[in-house]
Amino acid sequence: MEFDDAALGYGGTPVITGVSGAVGTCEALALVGPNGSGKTTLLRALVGMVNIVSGSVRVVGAQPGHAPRGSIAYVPQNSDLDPTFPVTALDVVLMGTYPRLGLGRRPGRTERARCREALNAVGLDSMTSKRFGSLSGGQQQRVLLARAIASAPKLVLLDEPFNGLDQPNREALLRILTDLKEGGTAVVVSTHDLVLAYDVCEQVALLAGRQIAFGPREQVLVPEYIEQAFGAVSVPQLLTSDSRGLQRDSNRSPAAHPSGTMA
Ligand SMILES: Nc1ncnc2c1ncn2[C@@H]1O[C@H](COP(=O)(O)OP(=O)(O)OP(=O)(O)O)[C@@H](O)[C@H]1O
Repeated sequence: MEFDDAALGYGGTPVITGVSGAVGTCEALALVGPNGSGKTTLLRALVGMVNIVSGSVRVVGAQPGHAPRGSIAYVPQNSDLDPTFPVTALDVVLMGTYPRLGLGRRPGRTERARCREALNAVGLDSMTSKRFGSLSGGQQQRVLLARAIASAPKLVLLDEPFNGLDQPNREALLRILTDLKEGGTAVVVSTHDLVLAYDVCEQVALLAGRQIAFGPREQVLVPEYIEQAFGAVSVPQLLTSDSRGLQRDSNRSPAAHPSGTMA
């Protein structure tokens, strides 16, 4: 995945500018920034849902919207499914296999087994036959994540996946993301949570309607850039929310370019 001075927007006017950076396979990228900073817009750009006003974006070796079928799985912030729709959790996960099967082919025994494995991976094997609409918000998002895993993508995009999750579910999701990376899948996660971003993602793009910095986490998640994105008042609070990597690395001098060019 590569961005070269990309400006992204919904019409001709960009809502985020100056995005430059690259992410390899088996790596995770965190999109971090305050409300309205452009995190969801950048995710949508990767699946061809918003305009690339200038610059360029390449994803899975193609222009956004032209990647091979089934190679990218997008897990939106809110379910894109009508909760009154009478489908089970397994039915929803099976939908993840349709793009690779192609038109007119129905999932068979192999696909059903893969989907059950995916539900197992997100800890919902006991919910297979439950109606999707009857599940909690957090459970619904895990079903959507299982749908993404079942599609065996090269890239998974997750919009605020940690929102509203309790501690056990956060830990389960962290494990799933690590497994995805180890299995060769690149991951992009949007989040407000700097500590989670640091824990899960090797690369970070810090956004505030423009790119503040894009590069290795220890070079991007430093006070200077965090302050530019979130404002001065926020920095001490954000940095003291955890004393692990962020605290330690925040004392190092920043090396990532604000322009976002990776070393
Ligand atoms: N469909 C749309 N049409 C026009 N402008 C939009 C649309 N969706 C979002 N925007 C604008 O784009 C900007 C970035 O929004 P975006 O949803 O990408 O931010 P975000 O960082 O994901 O925010 P949040 O953390 O609140 O989810 C905002 O100014 C928003 O108003």
